[in-house]
This record gives sequence, C-alpha cells and structure tokens, in this order.
Amino acid sequence: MRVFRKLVCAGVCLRLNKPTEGVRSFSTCPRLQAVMQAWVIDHYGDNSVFRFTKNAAFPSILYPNEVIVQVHAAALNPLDVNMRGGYGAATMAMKRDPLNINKSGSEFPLILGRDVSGVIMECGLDVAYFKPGDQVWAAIPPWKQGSLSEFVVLSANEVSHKPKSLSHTDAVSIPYVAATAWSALVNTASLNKDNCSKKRILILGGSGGVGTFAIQLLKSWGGHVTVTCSQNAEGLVRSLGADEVVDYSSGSVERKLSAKDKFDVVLDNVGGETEKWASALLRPWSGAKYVTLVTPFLRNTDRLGLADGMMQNFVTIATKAVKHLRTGVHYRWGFFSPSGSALDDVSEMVDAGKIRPVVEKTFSFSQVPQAMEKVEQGHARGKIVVTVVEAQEE
Ligand SMILES: NC(=O)C1=CN([C@@H]2O[C@H](COP(=O)(O)OP(=O)(O)OC[C@H]3O[C@@H](n4cnc5c(N)ncnc54)[C@H](OP(=O)(O)O)[C@@H]3O)[C@@H](O)[C@H]2O)C=CC1
Repeated sequence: MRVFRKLVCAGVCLRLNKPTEGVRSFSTCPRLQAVMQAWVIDHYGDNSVFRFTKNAAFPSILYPNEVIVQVHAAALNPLDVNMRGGYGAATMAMKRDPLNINKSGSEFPLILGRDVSGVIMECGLDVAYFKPGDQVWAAIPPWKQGSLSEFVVLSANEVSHKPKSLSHTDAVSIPYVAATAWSALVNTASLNKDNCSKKRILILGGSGGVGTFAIQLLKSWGGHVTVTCSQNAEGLVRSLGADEVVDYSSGSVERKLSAKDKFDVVLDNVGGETEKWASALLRPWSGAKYVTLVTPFLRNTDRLGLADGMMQNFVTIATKAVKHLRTGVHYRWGFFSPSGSALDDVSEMVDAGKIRPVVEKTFSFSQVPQAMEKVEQGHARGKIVVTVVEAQEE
C-alpha cells in the first residue's frame, strides 16, 4: 500500500496545480453548507483575541490533489501560542501567496491548530491513495488554516491513515511533533532504523511534545538515549525508554553531561544559552551533529522583512556552521516538515506498539482558550488535545 502511495505521490508531483472541477464526497458530508464552526483570531495578540464563530468559511478543494478532512480532534503546540502573537507572519504570507497576487489579501480570520485527526470527507479528482470515509491524521503546515475548526483542507501528500489502535483523541497528539522530530532526526541528523543502534543521542528538553516522541522513535531504532528534563518528569521519560536522565533543574547540567561519554547527535529543544556549551558534548571529527529546533529563522524575517531576514538567516547559520566545523562537529537548524509518508511509517510503529501517545490534558472544543492558556504556561508533559467531535459520535 505504501509503495502505491509513493508512486501516486510521484504522479501528483508531476502534475500542474490546476483548479479542480469535481470531487468525490463522503455521503454524510454537509458539502452544501457554506460555513462551519471554528475558533478564529482577527488580529494578533494575547489569549483574548480568540473568537468562536459558527460562520467560518467552509474550506474548498482548489487543487485536484487536495482532501477535506472533518476534524474529530486537534492538538496545540508552542507554535500556536507564538503564531497567535504574530510569529512568522511575514514568511507565512509569502508561503500562502508567493507571487503576492492577492495584494489586499489578509490572513484573518486565522485558524490555529497544527494537528488533526479525523475523517476524509471529500477528495480532489487526482487523489487515489485516500477515499471519503478514511480515518486519517496530519500535521498542518503553518501557512494553512488550522484544525481548531470543523473541517480543514490539506494536500493529500500531507495526510496519512491514522493508527487503527488509537482513538482520534490519542492519535492527534502525534503528527506535528512526529513530523518535526522525523525531519530533525532523519532528514537533518541522518539517523534511521538501520544506523541508530550504536549511536548515543542526547535530547535536551525531553519532557515536552517533541522530546517524548523523539525518545520513543530513537529507542525503537535501538539508539542509546540520554534526556535532560526537570526532576518531576524523570518517571515519564524513563517510561518512554530513556536510558539516562539528567535533571537540569538542580546543579550544573553542563557538568553532569560532560562527565558522560560523548554523543553522536544532540537534539536541542531548549535553545538559548544551551548551544554555547552543549555542542562540546559531541564526539569531534566523527560526523557528529548538533541539531537545534530553536532557531531565529522566523523572528528574523518578522523583524527585517523577507529579503533582509533571509540574508540574516544565511549569515547566522553559515557563521555558526563554520565555527562548529572548526571544532569537528556539524551544526544544523531543524524544522518541521509536513510529510504524509513519514506519518505512514509512524502509524505502523504505533500499531506495532513501539510508540504511544503522550497526552497531558484533553479539553473540549468550547475550551480552546483554556487549552491555549495551558500550552502557554509551559512545563509540558506531552501534548494538549482538543476534542472537536465527542468520542461517542466517532
Ligand atoms: N523549528 C521548528 O520547526 C520547530 C521548533 N519547535 C520548538 O522546539 C521546542 C520544543 O517543542 P515542544 O516539545 O513542542 O515544546 P513543549 O513546550 O511541549 O516542551 C518543552 C519542554 O522542555 C522542558 N524544558 C524547558 N526548559 C528546559 C531546559 N533548560 N532543559 C531541559 N528541558 C527544559 C519543558 O519542561 P519544564 O519547563 O518543566 O522543564 C517542556 O517539557 C520549542 O521551543 C518549539 O518552539 C517545535 C516544533 C517545530
């Protein structure tokens, strides 16, 4: 089936994006309805900007490789809190409208929420891998309308069949952090199931969404995983498979980690001052990689505009890469990257019992502002989930 998806996706990529004239629908799809319920923001700001509406625009299929998903559950990430405040606005505008055709176009009303688990309601005519009624999950790129709504439109390449063993509420805790960890560890750090078994990996900030997924992925591939977290998260990260746990909240974490054998890969979910000392924990001149997810990329484009921001990004990453290369290690920025095929692999691992969801708290759809407040408080122990369709209706 997955080989078929890869062939199908290759075919889709070769096609020009032409507006579609037809769709295949799920029989119960309220296709004629023009509006839906959603939590929107009309301007950037604090949590008070959230507005619930029953009149959000119903998404439509514009390209033949798109699908409409009925959202059963959504999940929140630190990115949603940042985007609520305007983070990444310049880059997202460019991604939404690269040629600036829609000059007066505004991103508002904007719908946040980067994780979805739900049911395919409509498929564009080129979609062969999915059919209406399929149970799917996806990580939604930040330049698209999000999942704090009843329906969302996505490219079929971004969507994957959800694990059969999980409810929507549990499944939705995985896609965004999985796609991020996969991109950072597989695409950027070059780890995979065949080369991980002799590798020592350090995860800085292991108790949150990305960390709890990354631990399980690396352990299922046989890696040796060391994690930093607060003392009260030790039980959680050990239960997910962490081999060694270092409490960063008491004593010098740098001293504790320096006493250990050197690492092949560091995944930095913390950022800030950490990278000043943590790259010295890598085994030099061995191809070791420092991958940080906390980058100035979008802040630079927000602050300086696209052209100058991208130039600043290039200068910053090049300077850091050269500086680290002199000490014998590779320095990289890691980024979320939407990938239905990576989620296909993760779905199989979940159904095989190798990866489990880590949900800290579930909120109802009416409690979206409270759910966002919880994410904003930090100290995550897994994910914050929002149930959009109550379980008995699933
Ligand atoms: N570049 C990209 O495309 C992406 C970047 N990110 C970024 O990656 C980071 C991690 O994301 P995510 O896991 O979802 O975030 P979470 O908020 O879910 O988790 C962060 C975790 O780090 C812990 N923590 C905070 N400070 C430290 C520290 N000094 N040492 C060790 N642990 C610490 C927190 O717990 P406690 O405070 O209790 O210790 C918390 O559990 C975020 O900064 C996010 O913005 C995420 C996705 C994509």
